This record gives sequence, C-alpha cells and structure tokens, in this order.
Amino acid sequence: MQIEQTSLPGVVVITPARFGDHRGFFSESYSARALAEHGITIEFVQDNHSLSMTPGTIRGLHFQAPPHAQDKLVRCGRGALFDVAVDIRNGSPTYGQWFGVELSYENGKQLLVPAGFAHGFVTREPETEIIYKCSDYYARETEGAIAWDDPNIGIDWGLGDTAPILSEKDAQARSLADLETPFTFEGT
Ligand SMILES: Cc1cn([C@H]2C[C@H](O)[C@@H](COP(=O)(O)OP(=O)(O)O[C@H]3O[C@@H](C)C(=O)[C@@H](O)[C@H]3O)O2)c(=O)[nH]c1=O
Repeated sequence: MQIEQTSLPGVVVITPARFGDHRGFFSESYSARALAEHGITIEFVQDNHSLSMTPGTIRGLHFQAPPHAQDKLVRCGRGALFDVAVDIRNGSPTYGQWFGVELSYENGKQLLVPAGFAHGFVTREPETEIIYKCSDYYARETEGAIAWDDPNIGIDWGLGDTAPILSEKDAQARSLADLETPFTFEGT
C-alpha cells in the first residue's frame, strides 16, 4: 500500500497493492490493519455505491455536519472520476482550499476525505461507479451542500465550457461564504 500526503493535511491518496496474473488482478481494497500501520484508525460504518451514467456528472460538494460528520474513503469501481476534497473548517490554515485526484478503475487509487472537508466528484467516463466508506451513518437533517462552481474555491473540474449534469439540490447549492460552516479547525 502506498500513501501520499497532499497539499491539504489529513487528505491522503492511498494506492493498495495489486497482484496481477493471467486471470486479472487481486487487491485488498480496504484493510484496517494496513491503514493503522500508517496511523489511519477510522471506524467505518456505512458503504456507499453510486452509478453516474454520463461523463461530466458532478455530485457535490457535500458534507454532514456534527454530530454526524463523516470521514470518507473513496474509490472508483468502474470508469474514471476526478475526486475533490475542500477544507471547510473555520480557522484552518487551508480553509477554502481544494485538492483533487483522478480515481479510476485502472489506477486503483483511493482518496481519504476527513470530516471537516466537503466532498465532490466529476465523472470522466460513461457508467462510472464510485464506492466509499463512511465513518457515520446517513443523517439527512445534518446534510449540507456547497456550490460546485463557488468562485472563491475555484475548483478546476476539467470540464472546459461543458455544463455538468447536476441534481436539483446541487444546482441550488450556495457558496461556502454563505454557509455557517459547522466545523472548527482543531490543529493537527
Ligand atoms: C448520501 C445518502 C443518500 N441517500 C438517499 C437520499 C436520496 O433519496 C438518494 C440520493 O441522495 P443524494 O442525491 O444526496 O446522492 P449523492 O448526490 O450521490 O450524494 C453523495 O454525494 C457524494 C459527493 C458524497 O460525498 C456523499 O456523502 C453523498 O452526499 O439517496 C441515502 O439513503 N443514504 C445516504 O447515505
């Protein structure tokens, strides 16, 4: 397993080993023990799986507020996507900054998006599947959304002039500045 730190402390790119042979490959896509060896000890309680039919579909930016904040461990089951984490913790030195990485079935990479970060992604291929582990259960009353195109965040989704496909909720999301962000930076 390979672990890469990113420009946002706490946001980590993980690449589990793959063992290829004439049948295909084998990979431990999640191992609590292997992560613990790298200091990552999160108890995950829910797995999510979604399919997006059309390239250029954006889901996000989403978070759950405390007491149901979620750490997420994200990977791509089929196709390819660009996965993004945005620091929304008040007082954080990296508040409002984003990090993105291409996750694909091919590269097997995963992104750890800690609580206190909003999460979103854009799909790059038809019929792209995302699978992610969450450290708390879905709690609709604590859900929050931030506009994918918030100019103060300035995410480069790699879409050029193409308009993304969005849910109604995401099309109506407000900017980070309009949000009373429920997270406080607690140091590292
Ligand atoms: C997220 C979620 C949704 N749902 C239901 C609510 C709704 O009827 C339907 C679709 O929900 P959404 O439109 O919010 O799905 P989606 O836009 O895919 O939301 C997800 O986006 C990514 C970026 C995340 O990080 C996730 O945490 C989650 O917010 O699924 C659950 O039952 N459990 C869940 O955990």
